[in-house]
Amino acid sequence: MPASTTKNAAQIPVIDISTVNDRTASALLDAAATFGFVFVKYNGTSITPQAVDDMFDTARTFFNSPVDVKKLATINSNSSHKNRGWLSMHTENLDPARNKRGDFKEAFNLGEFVNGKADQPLPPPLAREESRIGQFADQCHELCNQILRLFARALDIPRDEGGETWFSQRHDRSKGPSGSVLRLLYYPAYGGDATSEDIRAGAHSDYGSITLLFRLPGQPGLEILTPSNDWSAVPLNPLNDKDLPVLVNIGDLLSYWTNGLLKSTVHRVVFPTPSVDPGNDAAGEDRYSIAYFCHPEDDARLVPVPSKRVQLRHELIKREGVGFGGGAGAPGEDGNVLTARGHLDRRLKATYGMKG
Ligand SMILES: O=C(O)CCC(=O)C(=O)O
Ligand SMILES: [Fe+2]
Repeated sequence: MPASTTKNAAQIPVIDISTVNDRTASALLDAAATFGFVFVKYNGTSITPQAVDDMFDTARTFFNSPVDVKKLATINSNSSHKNRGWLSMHTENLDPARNKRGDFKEAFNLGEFVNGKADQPLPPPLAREESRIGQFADQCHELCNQILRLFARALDIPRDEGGETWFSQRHDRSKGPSGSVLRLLYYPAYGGDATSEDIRAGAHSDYGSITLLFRLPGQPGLEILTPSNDWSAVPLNPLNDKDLPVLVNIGDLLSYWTNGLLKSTVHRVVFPTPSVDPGNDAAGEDRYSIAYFCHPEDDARLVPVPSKRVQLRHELIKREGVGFGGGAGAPGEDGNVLTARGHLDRRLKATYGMKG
């Protein structure tokens, strides 16, 4: 874990994907291979700033509801492994090796929608917005597939192996269930029984293919672990765009598929202090974010993609033991090819403290 803590802002590039060409594709791939994180301007995609604002309004209404309302849809992952519903404060512990108590946050996980209907119980504040939420999840999935096509293009996957559609074929939701989750997140202001040991989200890598992260102006706190093992703050709006670009990060599965060429970078959310963000003691304020964790169909096999660049990494992995993010372990270490579902179940077990 990090030897020191620095709060320099990470120099993560901002990429406009409205023009689809080789330059856009390779800029995206380079950012993902260097930082594991990249900002994407979503103008020209199916996601609108209004849709993002509406989702944040829905999230605020839900998290400000009485606990009895939220309890109507408590997460039931221990018995069903479904990873859906409301997680109360401290339920999830993203870094159990380091933190005794779970994360200082609440969340609501929405799994896949079937014909516009959630496949899980929704409490009234979310049920009222069911179709809008379903549409937003669809739009997020579409944006992920757009990004995945650009990665495949930059990796120069041969056409007879699937070419640009190598990843998106595996993220076709009509083919079967997947672990994709739209997650609303609420980090209450520092207070109550909080101690200096508490963290808003413990250090972790994400479990899926890619994650879209929507944040709000004036609500910092996300940090990434840099290759030099320091924590670096992720800015909210590096180019001061009218609308915040969406932050995209690589999850464990893309790291597996590319022999670690694309980085599943470890990140965390801290309470900001004036030293992180001078003049802004946002620790005294609530923070909201929305994440879309994009996963392939459950049966997708985590084998290296047919790309020369990825093949070249094979030797490097053998020599240097290139990591795959937050302790996921190498695929197939027990001699079997891991599937997307196998990996997800393994990670959820650790996160929720499930035994056996
Ligand atoms: O809220 C954030 O900024 C990040 C959340 C996150 O990393 C996660 O839920 O996996
Ligand atoms: Fe994350």
